[in-house]
Amino acid sequence: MTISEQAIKGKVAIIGAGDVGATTAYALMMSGSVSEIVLVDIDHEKAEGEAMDLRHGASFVKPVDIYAGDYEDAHDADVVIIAAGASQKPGETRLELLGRNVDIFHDMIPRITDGLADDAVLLVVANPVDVLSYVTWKVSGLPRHRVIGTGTVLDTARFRNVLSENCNIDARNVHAYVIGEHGDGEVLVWSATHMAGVPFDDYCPVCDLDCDMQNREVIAEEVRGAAYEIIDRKGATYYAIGLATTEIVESIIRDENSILTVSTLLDGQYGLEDVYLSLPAVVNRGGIRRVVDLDLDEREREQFVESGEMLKEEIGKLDI
Ligand SMILES: NC(=O)C1=CN([C@@H]2O[C@H](COP(=O)(O)OP(=O)(O)OC[C@H]3O[C@@H](n4cnc5c(N)ncnc54)[C@H](O)[C@@H]3O)[C@@H](O)[C@H]2O)C=CC1
Ligand SMILES: CC(=O)C(=O)O
Repeated sequence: MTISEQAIKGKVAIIGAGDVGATTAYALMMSGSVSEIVLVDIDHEKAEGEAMDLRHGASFVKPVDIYAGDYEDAHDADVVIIAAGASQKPGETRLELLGRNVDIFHDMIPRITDGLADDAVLLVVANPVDVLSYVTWKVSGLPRHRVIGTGTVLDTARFRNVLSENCNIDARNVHAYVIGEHGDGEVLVWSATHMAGVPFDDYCPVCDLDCDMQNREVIAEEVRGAAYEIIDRKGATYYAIGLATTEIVESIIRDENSILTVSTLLDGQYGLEDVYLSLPAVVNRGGIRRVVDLDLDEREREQFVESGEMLKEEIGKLDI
């Protein structure tokens, strides 16, 4: 294979060039894993400004073409990231954004999908991400495996970070998942948490640290409340979600078959269907390859089902 044949090929369209969209573009540009990024925003000048700023870093990264465009420029993308819409004000929940963002999605999704490549994957980031992923799937008419939400990939990273700091273990050796709703009902799966293969319940009693965070609820609150704490201080979250989104995009474009806690349409898991929620899933060039079943304990299962039923109720109120 020649060097030019080996060159990275992969086009990503980012709809919404605000804090999350622009930061994701930056993370993707730094990753060197895509060859083309188009930024689309209702505020075209903002998209142009972000694209110019990013392009000026061209000499520091692997070749990548970055520009501001329109919905038509998203049609030949491999992945379309949807980060457009209202974001939370301090104290506001993700679900409180629903009314405003559903209207935006009704207008935006057909513009993205009319003429979209057959194998493109839609990746929803805007909140509330689980319900908006469902809306995207419904309005687009695309197969379920090609419509994904970033779900709890960010919360899983936060959980691993908090555990890593608490236990003084490299986050790469902390294996832990957050599943369910990306929101107040998210579920930390303690029963599947382990340190390099040692179940957390066995690791904790023999740990060499004098731990002042034995209470799992304290850790859970830190993870669950992370976005509120950041938004109170700086108005928005964008660095970690930019990296989480990049991780998912890479798994799609590079056909990695990575297992990520993305939001996906359930079809009977834990008795739930017709709702988007996060579970570990194998992600590759086709989108979702399969969902991996976790052996949840009774409390985790109850929490998961409860948040799924609550989201189904929210979906039921929508005119889609
Ligand atoms: N899933 C997750 O883990 C996370 C999700 N978010 C969500 O991402 C979304 C974006 O957040 P930010 O970037 O901070 O907001 P932002 O306000 O900085 O950017 C939103 C952008 O969307 C654009 N926009 C609005 N309507 C549009 C339309 N019809 N077509 C194209 N562009 C449109 C706006 O002009 C703006 O540039 C929010 O819903 C936020 O809650 C944020 C962080 C993490
Ligand atoms: C804003 C948001 O959803 C987060 O940072 O988790």
